[in-house]
Amino acid sequence: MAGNLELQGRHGKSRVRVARVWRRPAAAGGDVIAEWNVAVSVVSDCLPSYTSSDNSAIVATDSIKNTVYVKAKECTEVVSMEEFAVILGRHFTSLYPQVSEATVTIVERPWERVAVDGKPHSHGFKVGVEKHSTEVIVKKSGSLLIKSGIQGYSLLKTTQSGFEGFVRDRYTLLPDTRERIVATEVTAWWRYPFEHVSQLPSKPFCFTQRYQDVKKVLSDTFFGPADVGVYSPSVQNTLYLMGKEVLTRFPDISSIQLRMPNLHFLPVNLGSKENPLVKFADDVFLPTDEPHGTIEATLSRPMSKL
Ligand SMILES: O=c1[nH]c(=O)c2[nH]c(=O)[nH]c2[nH]1
Repeated sequence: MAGNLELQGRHGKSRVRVARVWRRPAAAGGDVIAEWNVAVSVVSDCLPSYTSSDNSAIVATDSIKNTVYVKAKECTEVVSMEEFAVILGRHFTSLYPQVSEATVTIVERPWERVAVDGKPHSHGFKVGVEKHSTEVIVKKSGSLLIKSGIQGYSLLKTTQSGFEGFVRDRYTLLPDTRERIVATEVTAWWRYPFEHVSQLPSKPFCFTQRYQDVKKVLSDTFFGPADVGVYSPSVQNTLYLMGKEVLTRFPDISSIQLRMPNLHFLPVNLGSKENPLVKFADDVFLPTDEPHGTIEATLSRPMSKL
């Protein structure tokens, strides 16, 4: 309490950019690089700094920033973003008595190893598109919440999509169709069931591998088999099947939130009856994301048994 007012504050540092290289001989797969954009925010008992000029309990945001680099240096073995976020969260909540909770958010710049003449390069990378992120909340008690996600995952099918049987009233112009392009930019966040630092898997479970697995399941479900695909009756149904498949395949994921905007490809018809300049035959489209449909859902297991 500050006087008769409730005060809840938090502070930290955002956009802390760090790149960590782990050196390995070419025979062992070559160098590994991670480039991370880190945000740390702590809940800290430093009330007097808000209500008076007493800063004695503040862990300076500059020190928080420095700590990111110190911890990156100390990670002599390759770590995943999720593990690094836990390391940071545990650090702040255990070193400082006044810090009760830390939230660490990391977005990765997707550097991907290049191949030259079909051979993975030992130290060459190019930047990919979709981004892996994580948000970790650590409390002083060791209680934990770990989420990972993907952003900017753009997927499109030229066919095997339709939309029909929806509400038809005086506001409806959209015709039923069983033939359209469906395109989206998936944002997904999934939650791991580890609720205490003591439950964290020691080694072989690898968050980075799980990210790749989830990404593959999302796109395989979206597209269907390579030759024939799979029919999508709506973005809603495809979203549901994608989330369900992730939860079915990975017992160590307890819930998944999916956001899949419907990025429209509008049929192009130009001209008039007398002068049909361009008549649409499932071939020429006007792509637009303004406006776009917004479709999102969260799927979870009632209770995860792990
Ligand atoms: O897959 C779709 N879901 C909708 O809810 C919707 N609404 C719309 O106009 N087109 C579509 N497509």
